[in-house]
Amino acid sequence: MEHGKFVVSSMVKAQSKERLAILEVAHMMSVPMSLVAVLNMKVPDAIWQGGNNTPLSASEILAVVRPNGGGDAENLQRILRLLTTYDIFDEQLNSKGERKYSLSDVGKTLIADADGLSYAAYVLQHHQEALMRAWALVGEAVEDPTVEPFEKANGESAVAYYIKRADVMSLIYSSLAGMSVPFMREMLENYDGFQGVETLADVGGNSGVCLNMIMNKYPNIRKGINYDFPAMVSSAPEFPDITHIGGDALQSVPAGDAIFMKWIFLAWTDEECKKTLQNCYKALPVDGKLIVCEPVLPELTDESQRTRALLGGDIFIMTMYRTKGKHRTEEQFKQLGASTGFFRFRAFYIDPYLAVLEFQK
Ligand SMILES: C[S@@+](CC[C@H](N)C(=O)[O-])C[C@H]1O[C@@H](n2cnc3c(N)ncnc32)[C@H](O)[C@@H]1O
Repeated sequence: MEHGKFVVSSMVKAQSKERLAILEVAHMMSVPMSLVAVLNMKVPDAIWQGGNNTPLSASEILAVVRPNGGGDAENLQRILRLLTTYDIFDEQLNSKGERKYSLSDVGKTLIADADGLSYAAYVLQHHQEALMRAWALVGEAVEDPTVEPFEKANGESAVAYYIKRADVMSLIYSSLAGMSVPFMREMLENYDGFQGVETLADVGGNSGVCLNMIMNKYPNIRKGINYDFPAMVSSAPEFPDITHIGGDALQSVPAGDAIFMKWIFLAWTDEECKKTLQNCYKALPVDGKLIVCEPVLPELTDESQRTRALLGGDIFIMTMYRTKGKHRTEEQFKQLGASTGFFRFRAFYIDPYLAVLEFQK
């Protein structure tokens, strides 16, 4: 009898843990939408105040972001409490029950650095209205992968939608640079594969900001070619020794001693990856090197933050850009390279999100 009771109560405990886990997932949408709300209200900047990061109550934050009054402090506090559980804010609770919030180390990624860059634009870009319409249609990528959920929701592809809107394009530039620049700093500290290169082409280089960083670190690169769709390079900023060239990597890529491609294969099908790899092979000299930076999925599906971040990004790609574009494993990249003549392949895990993959002829 006692034994039976024990079995029943441990089963109930196990089930309540599972019910709690499913409730956390069911309420997950509250997290990114609350983050978007605080970013739109400029709450992180109000707390940061040039580096002070002094803990503030919700009403003190409102006094900064709404200097003419207004806003519901209790509701703001509810949002701050939730985001504290996801380590965006640190909370101090005093003996009178008052709560104050400062930015955690994760929250600090939302504050603009000396170059005006942060992850805030990345978060905001991912939750624009047009993208939110597409999220309701994720399952469509399974039912009918011929048209992207974004296109089903908005009547045109994400890129066609973006390039018509100057405000969206500027958010995209900030979002890409905000994500790319910290990675590039880390990569350039730890990877020396650009030594000896004189002409470097960045295929899918967008604004050219990554190529400019590489060339600042490696003066041996005397000529840089930033290659992207004409609409992307037409408003790109000028950088010393960098020529912007508009084109389509699926048709051809510019020649160089080495080619750099960051964060672009994920939007292509396997066939398109092969086509571009063949174009790179043709554009590179004997022993030429293609240096790729991409999210690389682990083989095993575990519950780590890294795997979750990578698989979350994979579903984003499937929903917004290409149903058959995808995040790939190291082995999948290696096979794609071998199928196009790049028999030498090395992977460097310098950063937890983007790996550096070297394909050599
Ligand atoms: C996610 S962004 C990455 C930009 C940049 N490499 C970085 O890491 O910040 C992908 C870029 O690839 C470009 N792109 C996509 N397909 C392309 C193609 N077929 N030819 C040239 N550029 C392309 C896009 O316009 C975009 O600028």
